[in-house]
Amino acid sequence: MADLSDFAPGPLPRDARVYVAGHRGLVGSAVWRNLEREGFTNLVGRSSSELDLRDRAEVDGFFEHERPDVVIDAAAKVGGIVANSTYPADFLSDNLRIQTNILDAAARTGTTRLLFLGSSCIYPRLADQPISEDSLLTGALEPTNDAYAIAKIAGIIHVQALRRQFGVHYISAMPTNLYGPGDNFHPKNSHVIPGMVRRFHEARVSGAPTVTCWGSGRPLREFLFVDDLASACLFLLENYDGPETVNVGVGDDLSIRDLASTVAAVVGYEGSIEWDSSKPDGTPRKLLDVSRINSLGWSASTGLSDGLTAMYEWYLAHLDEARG
Ligand SMILES: NC(=O)C1=CN([C@@H]2O[C@H](COP(=O)(O)OP(=O)(O)OC[C@H]3O[C@@H](n4cnc5c(N)ncnc54)[C@H](OP(=O)(O)O)[C@@H]3O)[C@@H](O)[C@H]2O)C=CC1
Ligand SMILES: C[C@H]1O[C@H](OP(=O)(O)OP(=O)(O)OC[C@H]2O[C@@H](n3cnc4c(=O)[nH]c(N)nc43)[C@H](O)[C@@H]2O)[C@@H](O)[C@@H](O)C1=O
Repeated sequence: MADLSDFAPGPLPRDARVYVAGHRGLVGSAVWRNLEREGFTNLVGRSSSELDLRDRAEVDGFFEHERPDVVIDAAAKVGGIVANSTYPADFLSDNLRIQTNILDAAARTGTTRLLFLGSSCIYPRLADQPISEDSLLTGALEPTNDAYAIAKIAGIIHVQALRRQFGVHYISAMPTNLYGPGDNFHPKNSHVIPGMVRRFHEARVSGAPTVTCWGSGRPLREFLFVDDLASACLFLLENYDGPETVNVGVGDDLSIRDLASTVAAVVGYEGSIEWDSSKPDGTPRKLLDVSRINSLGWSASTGLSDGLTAMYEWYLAHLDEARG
C-alpha cells in the first residue's frame, strides 16, 4: 500500500483499505458499487447491527482492528421533511455521535484520507440562490431540519479542526437532495422522490383516481442521482484537499409540482394529483452553486428522467425489499 500521508492529486492505489460507513444505505451502496467498478479490492463495510456507530467503544475497537487507509462516511440517521420534524432529538444525537466517533477514531488510528458527507440543509433557509459554500453560518436555518443541520455543521467544523490540529487530509462534501436505486420508500419517513414513486405506483396498480402529495407543491428542489454522487465522492478524494466544504449537485432545480408530474409520467400514473397543505413545505428553494466542484473538473451526468426511470426499474425489481 502506497503512503498516502502527503496529498497529491491523482488515483488512489486500488489496494487501499477503504471503509465505507453506511455501505448498505442509498449513498453507501452506490459508493461501494462505484469503488468496485473502479477496481478497488480492499473494501470494508459493517451493517448497523454488526457495528453501532453511536457506540464509541465499539467504533474505537473497529478502527484499531481494521485500520482503514481511507474512510467515506455515508452513515447517518437520514429522512425526509416529516421524519426530520418528528424526531429532531434523534437526528441531532445519533448523527453527532456517529460522525464524532468515526472522525476521532480515524484520526487516532492513522486513516490518511476521509470524506465526510453533510447535506444542503446546512445552509441558511433564505440563503442567496444558487447557494455558495460561503453561505455557511450566515443566517437562520430551516426549522423543519435545524437539529439535523446543526449536527452536519458540527461535522464540517470537526473535519476542519482535525486538519488544523493534526494535518490530516480530511474533507467534507455537501450533496443536494438525492434519489436512486436502494432508496428508502417508507410512506412517511422517506424523501419526496421515493415517497412519490411508491404512492404513484400503488395508485396505478390499484386504479386510484387521485394521489395526494404533501405541501403546496411550490417549493423548488434540486435532485442528484446517487451514482453521480458516488463518482463525485471518489473524484474529491483523489483531487481535492482543502478545509472548505464542496457542494455536489446538478446546478438546476424544479418545483415539487413539476416533479410530481414527472414522477407520475415515469410510473405511468394518469389520475389527478392533489396537495395536502397540512404537510410542511420546508425551505422555499435549495439550489446549490456547483461552480467549485465543476471547476475542479467534475459535473453530474444523469438527467432527471433517466435517473427516475432507472430508480423505478429498481423499485419494480425489488418491490418487497423497497416496501420494507
Ligand atoms: N438521501 C438524501 O437525499 C441525502 C443524503 N445525504 C447524506 O448522505 C449520507 C447517506 O444518506 P443515505 O444513504 O440517504 O441514508 P440511508 O438511510 O439510506 O443510509 C444510512 C446508512 O447509515 C447506516 N447507519 C445509520 N445509523 C447507524 C448506526 N447507528 N450505526 C451504524 N450504521 C448506521 C445505516 O446502516 P444499516 O443499513 O446497516 O442500518 C445505513 O446504511 C448521510 O450522511 C446523509 O446526510 C445528503 C444529502 C441528501
Ligand atoms: C435531503 C433533505 O431532505 C429533507 O428536506 P427537504 O428538501 O424538504 O426534503 P423532502 O424530500 O422530504 O421534501 C421536499 C419537498 O417535497 C414535498 N413533498 C411532496 N410530497 C412528498 C412526499 O410524499 N414525501 C416527502 N418527503 N416530501 C413530499 C415536501 O413537502 C417538501 O416541500 C430534510 O429532512 C433535510 O434534512 C435534507 O437534508
